[in-house]
Amino acid sequence: MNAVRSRRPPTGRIAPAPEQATPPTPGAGALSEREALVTAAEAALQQRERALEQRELAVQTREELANEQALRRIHTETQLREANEHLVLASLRAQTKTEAAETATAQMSFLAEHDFLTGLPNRSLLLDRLAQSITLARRHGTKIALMYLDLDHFKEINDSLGHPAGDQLLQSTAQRLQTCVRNSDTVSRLGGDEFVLLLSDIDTAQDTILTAEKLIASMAAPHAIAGHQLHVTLSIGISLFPDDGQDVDSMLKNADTAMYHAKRSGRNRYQLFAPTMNFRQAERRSGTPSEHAPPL
Ligand SMILES: Nc1nc2c(ncn2[C@@H]2O[C@H](COP(=O)(O)OP(=O)(O)OP(=O)(O)O)[C@@H](O)[C@H]2O)c(=O)[nH]1
Repeated sequence: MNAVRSRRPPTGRIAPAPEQATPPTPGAGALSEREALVTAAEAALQQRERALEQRELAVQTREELANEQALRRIHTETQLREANEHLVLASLRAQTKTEAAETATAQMSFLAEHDFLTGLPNRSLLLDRLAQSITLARRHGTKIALMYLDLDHFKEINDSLGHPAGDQLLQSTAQRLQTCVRNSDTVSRLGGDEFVLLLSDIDTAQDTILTAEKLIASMAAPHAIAGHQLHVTLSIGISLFPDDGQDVDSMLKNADTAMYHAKRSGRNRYQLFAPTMNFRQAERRSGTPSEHAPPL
């Protein structure tokens, strides 16, 4: 007998059961279907979550954009407001500068035409007005008068009380002279103690005489200056247009000549110009008496 190797396990030992693939159970199809359903549900859930995330991202982006735009708008508004404030400030500064320049120009033109001590029109403005008055008087056939005034012995006031007291007396005199004429007339100061009055549109020489008397009378009351009661008088020379002069120079020269004669005749008086006085004027300039001069 052939020895046959038995495949049986040795006696007394139980052989383990060979491994086998698990046989399909009866509910396996349904399970995989459920798993598929779960997977699909999970996928849908994930998709929804992704969509949600995207929506949130979109909302967030929109909000950020809106915030950014709002910030940009605020920034732009702030810039506009600041620019506007700068403009307002700049225009205020420009306006202030323009006003200051206008004031300075007005002051300069006032100073150019007025006497700094009394504020009266100066020689330049007087000559201007005299030229205009002559033109008008020539056109309308009217008369004008020029009165040349000089304080008597004014130098003594300066010498005894000082220049500042003399200045105050000149200012006080200027005020009094202005009260004696109409607003349309001109009271000017040529310099020193010399004043010239321009009376426009007078009817007769008599009008001028009345004004001259008024001027002399206005100086009768003393001037209270530096603790003193100062008495000062005036000498006045008068020339008329068209009788005594036809232009600015001859009017002024003849009024000055008449004033010189008022001084020579004793001061504190007025003198109408007369053609014979020109001999005396020549004498005054040369310092020697004229042989042809008629008696004063
Ligand atoms: N206080 C003062 N004095 C001035 C000014 N300008 C000129 N004077 C002085 O005025 C004086 C003028 O004197 P005059 O007119 O020559 O002589 P007066 O003493 O008035 O004598 P008569 O004119 O001959 O009566 C001079 O002493 C000048 O120095 C001024 O602005 N202020």
